[in-house]
Amino acid sequence: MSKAIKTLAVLTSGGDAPGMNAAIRAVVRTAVFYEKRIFGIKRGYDGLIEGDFEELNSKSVKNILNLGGTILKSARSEEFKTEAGQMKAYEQLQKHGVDGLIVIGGNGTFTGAHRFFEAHGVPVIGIPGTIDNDLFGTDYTIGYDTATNTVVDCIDKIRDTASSHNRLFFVEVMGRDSGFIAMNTAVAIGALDVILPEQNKSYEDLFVEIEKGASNKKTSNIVVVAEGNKLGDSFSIANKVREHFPQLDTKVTILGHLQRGGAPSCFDRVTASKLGVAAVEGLLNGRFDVMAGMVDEELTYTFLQQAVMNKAQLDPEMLRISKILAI
Ligand SMILES: Nc1ncnc2c1ncn2[C@@H]1O[C@H](COP(=O)(O)OP(=O)(O)O)[C@@H](O)[C@H]1O
Ligand SMILES: O=P(O)(O)OC[C@H]1O[C@](O)(COP(=O)(O)O)[C@@H](O)[C@@H]1O
Ligand SMILES: [Mg+2]
Repeated sequence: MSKAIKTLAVLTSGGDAPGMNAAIRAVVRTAVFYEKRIFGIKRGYDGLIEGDFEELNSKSVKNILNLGGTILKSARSEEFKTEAGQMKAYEQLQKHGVDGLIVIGGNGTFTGAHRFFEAHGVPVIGIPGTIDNDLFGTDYTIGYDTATNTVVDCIDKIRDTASSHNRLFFVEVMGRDSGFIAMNTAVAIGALDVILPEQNKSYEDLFVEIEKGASNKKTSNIVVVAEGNKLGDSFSIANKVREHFPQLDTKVTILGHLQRGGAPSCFDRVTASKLGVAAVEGLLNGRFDVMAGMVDEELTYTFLQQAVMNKAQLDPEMLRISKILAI
């Protein structure tokens, strides 16, 4: 274990995700366990550039394990994408004597962290925290489990009213470029169909599924729409469907940011705790420029660049299962 690293810092970046606080807690307590100093950096890379640092101890992270959001706050920083911004960030780390950085975030955060490591050689390690689950090198990103449970809970409620009125609902879920939330919740709520960013679905394909649902005399039909899909936003999709099936009573619900809030599930808390410990121990053992992740229940370290570039792939079997069960 490296004695060279004496002072660590942790930040959260990109979209917040339930379980980020559990990861912060694990990072801070593990650092304290190994007798290292630990700073919390506020507002992601913006706070890093501006020197918004606060020294933390084990008591600073009491009673946050169960909280959604992130006590460190998060940001999307345009300045960190520039060389000048990265230089300012490096100078802040030097000023505070930080010799190891832990970033909790998603693919954008890791892209920035890898560039930072290449430009300034700062030992950096990532913890996957995003509801999108779009990183290679971990089966689950922190926040994904809670977000999908929230979506299922919401769609179950929509189903009640949809059935009472014999309606067709398009429910839009998050996932900027990734269909994980949509695909898994579609199976979990028994969707008629799902529209994913990873697919080249046509309106004709969609109309065939809706026709099937209508001819089977179902009392309610729900199509789960991933936000980043190629057909369009859920309102324009619903309008096209109304033109084609004017007899159907068609509604749209966009679940939006409520998917990112709420207390983290047990699974997200446990994953965050494991990965928080693994990130600090990884850094202290000389593992830099990598993300700590869980694959088949095993702790793994994957290079940040690979975690981003290889992108987690949807299981095509899920689409097949969804289709079989929608008859
Ligand atoms: N190419 C890049 N170079 C430097 N920083 C980047 C780059 N891409 C993203 N980032 C930083 O990471 C932040 C978070 O990325 P974003 O995509 O918004 O969220 P997430 O990390 O959750 O995917 C961005 O606001 C930016 O500061
Ligand atoms: O909160 P914002 O800035 O509107 O961003 C919305 C995006 O953030 C997410 O919730 C999470 O994405 P990231 O983890 O990549 O930030 C996406 O699903 C969604 O497209
Ligand atoms: Mg992302």
